[in-house]
Amino acid sequence: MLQFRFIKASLLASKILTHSSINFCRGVPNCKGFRILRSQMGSFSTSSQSSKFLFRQLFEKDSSTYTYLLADVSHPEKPALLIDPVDKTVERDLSLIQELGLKLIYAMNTHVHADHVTGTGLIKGKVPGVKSVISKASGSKADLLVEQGDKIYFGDLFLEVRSTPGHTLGCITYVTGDGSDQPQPKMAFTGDALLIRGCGRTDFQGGSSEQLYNSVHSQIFTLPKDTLIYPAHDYKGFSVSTVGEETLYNPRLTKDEETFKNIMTNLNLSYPKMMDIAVPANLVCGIQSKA
Ligand SMILES: N[C@@H](CCC(=O)N[C@@H](CSS)C(=O)NCC(=O)O)C(=O)O
Repeated sequence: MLQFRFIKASLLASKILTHSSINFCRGVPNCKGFRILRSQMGSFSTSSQSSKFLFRQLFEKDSSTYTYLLADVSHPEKPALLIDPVDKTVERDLSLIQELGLKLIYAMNTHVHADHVTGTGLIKGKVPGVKSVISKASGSKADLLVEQGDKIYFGDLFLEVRSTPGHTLGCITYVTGDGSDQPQPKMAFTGDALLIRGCGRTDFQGGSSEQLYNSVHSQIFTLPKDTLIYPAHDYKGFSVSTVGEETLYNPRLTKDEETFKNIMTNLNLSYPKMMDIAVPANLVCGIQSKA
């Protein structure tokens, strides 16, 4: 299997030479093959993150959802990705991408959202070549189904996939890469696994408070304390936190596991209004005919 994955990665790497577009690796430690190819192309850059990394946090007010735009602007093609785009704000996001001269290559989801329809399918219909990304464990259709440890490259920057189930079975967190040429401090796009001073509910879509507790403690709270936390939602007006802050002040996840489970059992939240529409649509990345 590993060998198959390596071959797949190598085929993609050879595409980079002709299109200098995307690279996605799985099971290839540090993706060294890609790095060598990029050096041969003369596009590898060691410039500091401030001059090469573009980041925007975007908001959709009806569902209080954050969408994130990331790009490597020192790369000749300015490859970009969106995390958790919302159908209602696709036009805004694509206009911004066009204004900034970026090339969108991935439309990614942290999980199958229950409260809004992802913009992924619409984006694929409007921007040829964009690949949809979600976890394999989500059971969704997408171009790339990712798992723990996968690295998703955009130019010379990359995101690493961490499996953080509990809010849903297939939740993942995307973490910026290791290395001095990657954004510092690190950034973690936690979806609904970890919210600022909160966390995702665990009462549907295969949710489990036990699993969520373990996911956050093993996959997010183990990141460096200054890692920036960027969640998929905020209902109180917060925009960013850090691992250090959440390990000290998160009112749910600082508790012991039994207390946490008790809190989650007694949240008494009503089901998201859009749930019956959103979940089936999001299982095919937002549009039935364009996964
Ligand atoms: N009222 C909203 C849904 C609010 C909600 O349930 N949010 C979810 C994330 S979206 S599935 C959640 O996990 N909230 C945790 C919390 O503590 O609030 C609607 O009707 O859409």
